[in-house]
Amino acid sequence: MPKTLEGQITMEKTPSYFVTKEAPARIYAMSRDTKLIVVVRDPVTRAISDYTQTLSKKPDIPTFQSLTFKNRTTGLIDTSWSAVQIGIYAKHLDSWLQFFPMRQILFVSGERLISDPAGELGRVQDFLGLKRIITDKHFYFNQTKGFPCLKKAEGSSKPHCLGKTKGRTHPNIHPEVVQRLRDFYRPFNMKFYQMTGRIFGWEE
Ligand SMILES: Nc1ncnc2c1ncn2[C@@H]1O[C@H](COP(=O)(O)OS(=O)(=O)O)[C@@H](OP(=O)(O)O)[C@H]1O
Repeated sequence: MPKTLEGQITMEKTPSYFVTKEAPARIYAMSRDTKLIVVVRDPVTRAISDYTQTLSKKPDIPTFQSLTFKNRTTGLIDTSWSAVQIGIYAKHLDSWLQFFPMRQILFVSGERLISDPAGELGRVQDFLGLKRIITDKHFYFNQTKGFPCLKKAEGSSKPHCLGKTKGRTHPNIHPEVVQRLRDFYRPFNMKFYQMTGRIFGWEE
């Protein structure tokens, strides 16, 4: 990481850090003051989104259902499948809390990032000790894309939406499979709400 000068913030984004066992110790060794920001969404939708992304690159992979279960008859979930494993947020957070206090970690709601991007970014700016520069007036909802977009891209007068790889249509998953996953995640989600002090509302 480059050295940060007075008045600067150095940022780096790597989604896999949150679920990488060695990452907390390594980051702590580099700089124990590091602030950590993690975007989390309903782990069931996250798993389907993860699968959709893989499917777009490898169309021949097995169905979502066959990857989810170790045993379809007993309904035993395959927790070694990364799409399932990553959504056990409470477990991953435990590893980070061995090194960093909760006050240095911010969890951003992926759902609110879509329904209220300015509100969620308000929390990010506060967490980073920044003035709330980014507000509602920077976003508009793009009906075609189905997501909020920036009114102006940086250095341009044109609006900017995220690319085609964000917001892919998810395949239909059998409601029973979804329900089984919901049941699987419920206790982990409850633990995660307790740990973070925020109810993300994934059970509704
Ligand atoms: N503004 C806006 N525009 C488009 N997409 C948005 C936006 N805000 C959040 N999202 C959600 O971002 C999801 C993809 O992000 P990822 O973190 O999975 O991307 S990646 O892993 O870094 O490729 C993507 O998930 P999918 O819908 O499953 O594709 C979106 O739901």
